[in-house]
Amino acid sequence: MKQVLVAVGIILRHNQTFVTLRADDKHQGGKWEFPGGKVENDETVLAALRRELYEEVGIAVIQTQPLMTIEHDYGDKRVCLEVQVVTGFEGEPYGREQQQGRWVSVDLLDPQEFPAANQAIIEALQKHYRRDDVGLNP
Ligand SMILES: Nc1nc2c([nH]c(=O)n2[C@H]2C[C@H](O)[C@@H](COP(=O)(O)OP(=O)(O)OP(=O)(O)O)O2)c(=O)[nH]1
Ligand SMILES: [Mg+2]
Repeated sequence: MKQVLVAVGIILRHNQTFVTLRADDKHQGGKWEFPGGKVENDETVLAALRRELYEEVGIAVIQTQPLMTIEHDYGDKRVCLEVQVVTGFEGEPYGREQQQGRWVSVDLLDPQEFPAANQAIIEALQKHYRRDDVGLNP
């Protein structure tokens, strides 16, 4: 089975990240996700990330840092997620494709609400971007 390359953006502001709900009729539908999508043939991962984050949540990506690469086999589909933390952006994210979206504290991300491949992402975020580490709140 062919592997699909996917650019995934962790939109980070203080200790929160913006997540969106995948439509029921899509692969892994009904799960929450970090915005992103397939890298097209003539595209770099960062170009795909910029394009997808504008299309899906209406922001302009200004600054990113790579977090990790995850390969996962869902049985019906194999994916390679190239995960970037979006540390700088312009605009306020919203569900530009009419999907639900919300800011959630990194500490409160529930792996059960996300596709299985996201477990490692959530673990890494909870290790590195906890509320206490960013020193924002008493
Ligand atoms: N965007 C995103 N995709 C994820 C995550 N976790 C995960 O397993 N995936 C999988 C689900 C899909 O099989 C694939 C991403 O495809 P996608 O449906 O977002 O692709 P796309 O935006 O180009 O959408 P489409 O044109 O196919 O509708 O990666 C995640 O956190 N974010
Ligand atoms: Mg997508």
